[in-house]
Amino acid sequence: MGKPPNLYAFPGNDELALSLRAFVLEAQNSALERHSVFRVAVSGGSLPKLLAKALFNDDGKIQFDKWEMFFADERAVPLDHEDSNYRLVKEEILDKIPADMGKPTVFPIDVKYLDDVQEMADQYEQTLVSVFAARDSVKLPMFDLLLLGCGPDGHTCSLFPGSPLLRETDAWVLSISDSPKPPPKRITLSLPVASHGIKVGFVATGGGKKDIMKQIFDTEEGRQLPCGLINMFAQERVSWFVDYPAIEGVAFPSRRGSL
Ligand SMILES: O=C1O[C@H](COP(=O)(O)O)[C@@H](O)[C@H](O)[C@H]1O
Repeated sequence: MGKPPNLYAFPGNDELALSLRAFVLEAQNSALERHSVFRVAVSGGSLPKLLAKALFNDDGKIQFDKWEMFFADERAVPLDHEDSNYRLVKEEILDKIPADMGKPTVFPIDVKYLDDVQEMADQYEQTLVSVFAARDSVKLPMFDLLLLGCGPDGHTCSLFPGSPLLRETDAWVLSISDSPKPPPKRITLSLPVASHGIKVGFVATGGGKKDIMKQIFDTEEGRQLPCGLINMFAQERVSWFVDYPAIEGVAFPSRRGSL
């Protein structure tokens, strides 16, 4: 039995962003020592805005030119569509990177496959294969960092509670055509890939998350939800960054303050 996930709680977004920054920097620096590149998968939803708050600071420590950015999940829509996770990340982060911070290499979905979401997932998996190594020599791609959100139903990436996709053990990237949350067509990293990162960071803020946080951390059913399963598989490699309203009433022992 490994150690439980880390849970860091803060009074507000300013404090949370500072701690998230320390976490990302630590992941970046250890990745750069290991292999001169920082491979990070990001989510959409509420994450990009908070991540932007964490990243932009003029101390020169974020080395965007060494970053390879992937999407933990993506909606099958054009890249400039209001539902696109790429668009969100572009508007919140990529477009705001000052010229002297360098530019990440970004891996969006191939919009050629908008009408065939399974093909889109297969192509995105091929992208991971070409970056991480041949599919048959690497059982699972290992991101240096996965930055994930937690929906009010406990979903993460586009892995929804009760979905048969949660049973996938082989594919790295999966398609979904009937997402309970619109838009219906999406691709997502599989549970084994999302749990396999060197570090996994969840960000959840606001009182709208407190019921699901309580379930995930304090109940057996919650541990079977997608976020709970990542906690179970990745254990102490997981760190949650939450604000006090999101964690109100959660009994799981939380560490307050910075990393
Ligand atoms: O649909 C999605 O939702 C999750 C959670 O979003 P949040 O706004 O509750 O943080 C997000 O992580 C995922 O990337 C997105 O496609």
